[in-house]
Amino acid sequence: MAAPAPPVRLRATGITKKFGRREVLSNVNFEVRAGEVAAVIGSNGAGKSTFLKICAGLISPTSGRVEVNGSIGYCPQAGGTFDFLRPSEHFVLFGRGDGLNRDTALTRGREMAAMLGWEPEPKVQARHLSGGTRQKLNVILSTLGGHDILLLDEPYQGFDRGTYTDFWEVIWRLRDTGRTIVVITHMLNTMDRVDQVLDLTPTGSERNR
Ligand SMILES: Nc1ncnc2c1ncn2[C@@H]1O[C@H](COP(=O)(O)OP(=O)(O)OP(=O)(O)O)[C@@H](O)[C@H]1O
Repeated sequence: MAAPAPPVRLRATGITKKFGRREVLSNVNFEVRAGEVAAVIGSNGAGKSTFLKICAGLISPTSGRVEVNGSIGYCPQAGGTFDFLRPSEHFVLFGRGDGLNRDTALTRGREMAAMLGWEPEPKVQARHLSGGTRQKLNVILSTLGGHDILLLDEPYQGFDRGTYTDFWEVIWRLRDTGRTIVVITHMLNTMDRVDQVLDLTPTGSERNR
């Protein structure tokens, strides 16, 4: 007898989003289960970030609904870190927000950093990190809480080749532990390893809106 399908963690039904009179998303349907990785693709301006923000509950759709079964970690495309805080201070701040104690937050942050080939220097503030390193910090912060669902908006911007490979290794590991990962990506070479692809490119392809 076939094993029962893992539970649906995130279901978006009939998502439409208008900014003013402009429709950015039109009746998008999407469902992702525990232990699955989904890639969200589409041309610039297709509405990928908008869709992820709707899934994260950060903005409302004009119509449609999102059902979430589990906790969410969200990694924004940009920002998400504080100039004058050190990486360890970020780990504690975000970890505490996720209900971790200080030591656990620091340990998890450092472990995740090591998985991305990074050993944070204790005294360097975020504003002095390189763009790619700052993005590593951004990714780490979204994973600290051990959430069931990770929503990652082009998380690897500025990563060098080695870090990019490490990043996907982390994703596969998380998938193996039953997490659900939704990642916006432009990297087509990873598509054959993900469980599903949601292409938001508008039909009739009005690209680069
Ligand atoms: N708050 C807003 N108000 C008005 N328009 C917005 C708002 N947020 C996004 N848009 C518009 O919605 C469209 C989709 O934006 P979005 O950032 O979701 O696209 P994307 O697919 O993530 O693009 P990219 O690949 O360039 O990151 C864009 O034309 C953008 O200008």
